[in-house]
Amino acid sequence: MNRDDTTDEAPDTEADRLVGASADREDQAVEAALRPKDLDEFIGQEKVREQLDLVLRAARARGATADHVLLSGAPGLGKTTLSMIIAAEMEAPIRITSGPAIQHAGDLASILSSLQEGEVLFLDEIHRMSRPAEEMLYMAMEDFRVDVIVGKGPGATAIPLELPPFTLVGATTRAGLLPPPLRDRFGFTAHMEFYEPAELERVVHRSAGLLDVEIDTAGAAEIAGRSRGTPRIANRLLRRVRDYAQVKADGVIDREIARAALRVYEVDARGLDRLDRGVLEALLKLFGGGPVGLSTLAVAVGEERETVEEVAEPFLVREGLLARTPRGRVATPAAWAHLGLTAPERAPGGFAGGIGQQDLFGA
Ligand SMILES: Nc1ncnc2c1ncn2[C@@H]1O[C@H](COP(=O)(O)OP(=O)(O)OP(=O)(O)O)[C@@H](O)[C@H]1O
Repeated sequence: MNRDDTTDEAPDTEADRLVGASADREDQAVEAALRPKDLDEFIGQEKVREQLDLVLRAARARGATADHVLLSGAPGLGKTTLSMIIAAEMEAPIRITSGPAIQHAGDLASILSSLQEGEVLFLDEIHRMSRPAEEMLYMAMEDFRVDVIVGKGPGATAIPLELPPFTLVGATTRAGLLPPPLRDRFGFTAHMEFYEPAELERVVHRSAGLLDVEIDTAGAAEIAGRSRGTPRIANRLLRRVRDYAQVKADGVIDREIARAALRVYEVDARGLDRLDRGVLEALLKLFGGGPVGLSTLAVAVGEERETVEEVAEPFLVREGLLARTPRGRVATPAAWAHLGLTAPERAPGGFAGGIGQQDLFGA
């Protein structure tokens, strides 16, 4: 790979990437059609499904509103989908909002006061709510009541407002950032894990069926293996491979078509894209595998520090290809193997004696 290309064209943000986990505009447009509608259709996350099923069944049997639910996990793992399933299973309407949209306690008060009995309120990115709104939420969750402040200064008065019972479904990518009083008010907390390749294969098959795309088992496995444990990425790669299959072949996706398509889109056999590989290549070829400081590494790849640290590194660390150490970034033996290079024999910091580039795209 030509590093200059990486410098000029590599995406700057997670949202620009084909393998980014956040939803882009196209995802938002098509995801509604691909969302599982009930717990039976929801693939994987067996423990979460089993536990949630019990919580919801018990609430239904009691004729009560379900307990508040906190869903934590990385973007694209199905938190919004699960919140919709909770509403569907409870035969309740759902209102969707997010922490950043609620900056004032008044914003929250107006949403809460317009909820119907039993309604599900989905609050995405709940860790990004303002502090006054958060404090109002404590009382609403526990007592189904809020104090609406009328007036300003010494003349301000608090008017208590009763709320109908509702179910709050909070979603966060960072459960650790939630203040304990908020976390404690959820009756059920579920942590969503990255999906296994076999589960993503089922996601790909299911979505292909809904999109009316013909795909065989090997083609689905190929896409699943490059989807970074994330259904949203699996669905996005499926759409890109479908495009390729339509234009270059007869529309049917098999292993060869999936590989050829993902080679065009530069997503390799482990789900790394150009940015990821640029970082790894610089680390291995220029710095002998490290340790090297983040700033130096970023300059070498021609990216901002933040892009390397926040966009590329999390997946490389998760995959066991790169380690962050107090002395700097270090490549693991798996990184050398992945790029088909041989680690230098001498002490770290020397130049790598690289031999032959392996075919990362699995031709
Ligand atoms: N278990 C699953 N089975 C099948 N499809 C799934 C599953 N989980 C997620 N998906 C699909 O992945 C896409 C993304 O899911 P969803 O929007 O629920 O993720 P999210 O965790 O809420 O993401 P974000 O944190 O960005 O809001 C949806 O189109 C959905 O169809």
